[in-house]
Amino acid sequence: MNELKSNKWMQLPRDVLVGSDMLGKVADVCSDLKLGHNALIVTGQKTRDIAGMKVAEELEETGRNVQIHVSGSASMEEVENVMEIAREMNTDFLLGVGSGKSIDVAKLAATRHNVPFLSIPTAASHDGIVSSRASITHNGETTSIQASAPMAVIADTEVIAKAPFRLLAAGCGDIISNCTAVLDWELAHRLQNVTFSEYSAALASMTANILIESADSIKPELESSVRIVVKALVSSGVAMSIAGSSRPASGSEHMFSHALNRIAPNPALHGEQCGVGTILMMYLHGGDWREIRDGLRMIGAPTTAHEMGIEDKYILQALVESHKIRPERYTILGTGITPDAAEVVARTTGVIS
Ligand SMILES: NC(=O)C1=CN([C@@H]2O[C@H](COP(=O)(O)OP(=O)(O)OC[C@H]3O[C@@H](n4cnc5c(N)ncnc54)[C@H](OP(=O)(O)O)[C@@H]3O)[C@@H](O)[C@H]2O)C=CC1
Ligand SMILES: O=C(CO)COP(=O)(O)O
Ligand SMILES: [Zn+2]
Repeated sequence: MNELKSNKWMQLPRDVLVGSDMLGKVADVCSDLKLGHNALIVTGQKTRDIAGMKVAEELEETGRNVQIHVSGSASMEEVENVMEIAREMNTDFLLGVGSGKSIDVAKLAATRHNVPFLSIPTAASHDGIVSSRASITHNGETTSIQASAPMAVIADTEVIAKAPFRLLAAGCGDIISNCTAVLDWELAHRLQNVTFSEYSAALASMTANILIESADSIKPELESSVRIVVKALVSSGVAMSIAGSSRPASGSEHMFSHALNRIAPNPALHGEQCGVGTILMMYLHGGDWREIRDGLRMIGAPTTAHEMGIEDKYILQALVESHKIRPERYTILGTGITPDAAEVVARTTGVIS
């Protein structure tokens, strides 16, 4: 399916597998989806050994021709490299096995090469593992590009539970950010009559609220915790598919995170920054920002600049510049907040001290 069509069509994964030893089910999924002979795996340097090789072995056992490409970054050059390999081997489908970077590269290359794509995350660090968006860097700018949704998502909870807990906690931050994303979307609908989906917004909010209520169940190395987070990420991905945009899961808090990525010399993880952004933006919305902070704290996700390893001055600069990130997406930031106001929100919420 090409990009134009996927913008207008609601795309959802057909098979979603969440549980122990799911890497062993890859071949069954391929046969269920009637996928062809040639498979191209995009994986990362660490995740190649954690899951990439195992997936390749599973596919080779079915007699398939498999190639592995180890990708170092989510750049347009990498997408083009992967498309080149896909053309040369006449690949029938792609698999993104690993973290956000590998999944995004495989997702966009598959969309452009017009073949199916399977998402096999080794960490539950954000909802890109399920969604039809790909974040790709080109000429120093990272943009979120519409792509095809994965045909299947295979989340092996045993593998994900062994990933650094920081990644799972970041995934929780990305889910909790639906709280302010939906408030921003409602505001834009009221003020600018932007297209709004009640179903998508309700699903996104409910997903975030359930996660906040389950915050005390999210613990390191527990497959039960991984299941809760992966299911919530799937729900967020479905909400975005219903909306046909990232609106239900990306508002002012994501603009803050995108601004930090541009400004801070050493940004934190996407979900960590979005979680802290949610505290700040909930304050601006006049909502219960303490509930957001306490939920993140209970999970073990960062709630301050210090915990993210980011200097206070970058938080303030990002707050003042966030509204420029995506000017067409109206949020509580409106035409921007002043440096004084940024200082008040960041200090009052304890994000900076
Ligand atoms: N498509 C979308 O909608 C979205 C996309 N993104 C994008 O995703 C990327 C961020 O993804 P994120 O996953 O947070 O971070 P990264 O892709 O940067 O991955 C973080 C690190 O974790 C490692 N890792 C992954 N799984 C394991 C594991 N099981 N054990 C040990 N290490 C592991 C990775 O290894 P390795 O080196 O092998 O990859 C990598 O070094 C960014 O490029 C961002 O722009 C973010 C949000 C939404
Ligand atoms: O990260 C996302 C949703 O959680 C995707 O949103 P963006 O459209 O801001 O990249
Ligand atoms: Zn996100």
